Amino acid sequence: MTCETPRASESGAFRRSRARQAGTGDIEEQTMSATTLNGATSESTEGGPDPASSHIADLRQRIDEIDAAIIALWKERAAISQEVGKTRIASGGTRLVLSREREILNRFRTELGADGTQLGLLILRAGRGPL
Ligand SMILES: C=C(O[C@@H]1C=C(C(=O)O)C=C[C@H]1O)C(=O)O
Repeated sequence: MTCETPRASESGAFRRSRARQAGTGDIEEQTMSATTLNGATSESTEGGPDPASSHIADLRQRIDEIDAAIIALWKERAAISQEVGKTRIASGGTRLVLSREREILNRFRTELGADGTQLGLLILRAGRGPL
């Protein structure tokens, strides 16, 4: 007998199912299924880690690496941006250059859409520090 592994998209600590009750219309109920902490199914019959669980663990490791890189780059960018601002002010310039900020926001919007604009605004704000 083959043991089918649920797709990652189907596994989760909570599975949603819809039930219809006479006279009350649709109600939504959540049922808890047997899952591990990472939301995949529990161990296979051989006792080793479930293939979905180990795939999710691998993917999460990469997510953690990416998050660490984003955080490091965020901090580095903010520090550089503040240094540019201080250098410009020291030479009689302005702290901000809105035309340059507009260029940056356009790039984020072109690549990522409306969320890109929001992300770009947050990134620019991080570099400003207290105004
Ligand atoms: C860093 C600069 O100074 C400010 C900060 C910017 C940024 O964080 O990207 C962009 C424009 C300026 O408002 C710059 O002029 O390049």
